[in-house]
Amino acid sequence: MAQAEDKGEENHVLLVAFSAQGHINPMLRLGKRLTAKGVHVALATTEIARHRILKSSSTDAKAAYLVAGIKLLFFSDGLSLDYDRKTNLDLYMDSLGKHGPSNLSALIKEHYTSPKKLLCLVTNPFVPWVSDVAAEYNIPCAMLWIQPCALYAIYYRCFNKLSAFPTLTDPDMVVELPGLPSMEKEDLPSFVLPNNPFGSFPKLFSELFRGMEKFKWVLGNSFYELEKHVIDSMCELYPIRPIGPLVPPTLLGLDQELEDASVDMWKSDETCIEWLTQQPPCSVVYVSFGSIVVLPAKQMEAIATALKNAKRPFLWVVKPPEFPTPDGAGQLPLGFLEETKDQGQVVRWSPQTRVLSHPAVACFITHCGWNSMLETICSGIPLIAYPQWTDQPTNAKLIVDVFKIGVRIKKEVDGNMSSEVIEKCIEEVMVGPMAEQLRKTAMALKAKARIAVQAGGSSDENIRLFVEEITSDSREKDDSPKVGNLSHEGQDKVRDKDV
Ligand SMILES: O=c1ccn([C@@H]2O[C@H](COP(=O)(O)OP(=O)(O)O)[C@@H](O)[C@H]2O)c(=O)[nH]1
Ligand SMILES: O=C(O)c1ccc(O[C@@H]2O[C@H](CO)[C@@H](O)[C@H](O)[C@H]2O)cc1
Repeated sequence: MAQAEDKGEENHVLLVAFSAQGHINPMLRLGKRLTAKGVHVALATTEIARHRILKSSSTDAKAAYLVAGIKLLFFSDGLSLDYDRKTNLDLYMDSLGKHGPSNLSALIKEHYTSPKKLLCLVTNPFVPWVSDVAAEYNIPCAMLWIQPCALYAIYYRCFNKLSAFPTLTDPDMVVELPGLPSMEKEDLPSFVLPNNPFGSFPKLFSELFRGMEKFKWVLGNSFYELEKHVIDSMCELYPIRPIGPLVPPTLLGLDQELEDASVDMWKSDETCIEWLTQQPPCSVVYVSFGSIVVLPAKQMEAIATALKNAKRPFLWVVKPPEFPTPDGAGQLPLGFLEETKDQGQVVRWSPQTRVLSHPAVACFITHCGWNSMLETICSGIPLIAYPQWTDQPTNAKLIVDVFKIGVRIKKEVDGNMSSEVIEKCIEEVMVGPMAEQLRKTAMALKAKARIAVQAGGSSDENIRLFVEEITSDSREKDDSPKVGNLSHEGQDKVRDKDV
């Protein structure tokens, strides 16, 4: 019997996630770390996720309801399953915000005899209204921030008007924030720029960051040693406790944990692993733009030309657009597959974490989604950044100027990338004067990530603290936000273990 259904058990936590693979999986991995500390966990998300999980034939029906002991529960976002959510993102977010709260509330009533048995609800940033449902049942609420802590700090300061950000009259201003390098407009998250086309996100984030007192804890999918300056900069405002990286245990050297807690929304093509095994060590350029980005035809052509001219083995994930358009967006140039059949492989969806940790892979051309970045950091390889929207421009800035593990493809004046620049970036990270240092820095970060999640590491300690607090004081009605990142002495102890 699944834990959340065993209505007699105490110490339940309900995680609530937006229905994207890169949002659900870090939540599930947090869930697994909580279960390891004796808490019963279930995860609720919207019906579209169940539909996608079941459609991915790599997942059997059972796995759509139970993952590593975590029961999955589903509620409606108010839209039909075949609705094009990606093209109508604002309408989708509005519908979710309108229907989500009552549907989630009904789900809680149905699955928990006494909702007060829930110690805590944990939400993530695209479904911040979960805190209102928690308040309805008088249950404390936590947020798992699933992007870098840097983004948390930027949004907090932006939406609380604590710092100046670009406006229509001053679109090019440089932003200076504590704990972060100076940021130009191409380094900022697209949602804070005056030309951002998705109105629903500034609205959502503005409400979220101006009402942070609804969250008693803010946990971050990052680790202290990766983002210490910006994490420290938030201590006096609204602290974030890093508990990550929430990636598969195999990437963290946690060999005792055999089972990953994750779902697949697309079936991965395993043949690329066999192909990788035939390639020389540290030779392959891996290219992927994640689950949602669809590149215009011109940019697809630029990548194709660069890969051909680089004359290095490549593995390129070209995910067919869910709703194809006649302009060729997201599609390979004609003849490319034939021309490169002896040089590279193209797959529709890869087993990415196995790819990144494969010894044949040398570097990753990425859209800079945070899950992809954490997986790369934990694999110790350098990145080539080509960010598109949301957190990705800032993630690219972090890669180059803070973590120092990669280079960024500079856009041309028309906003596109040229094949020559991509090719130059590939050479830079493979053999250029910076290549060795980039690899060394990447390997050092990988080692730090592993230490953070091991018993007694900074992230493990933060999880321990969180569990201690939700289990001991949820009944004490102490509503103050929990300011303890791991205490500074604690952080120092962990820092002493730095590699
Ligand atoms: O071919 C692929 C491409 C991506 N992913 C996974 O999809 C997630 C993408 O999340 P991310 O935050 O990087 O980007 P998003 O897709 O949300 O933009 C990551 O965990 C990747 O490992 C995968 O398994 N196979
Ligand atoms: O399916 C959607 O509509 C969808 C999927 C993913 C989205 O955001 C991604 O989230 C990652 C974690 O926050 C982030 O790092 C990545 O850059 C985003 O693409 C949004 C909508």
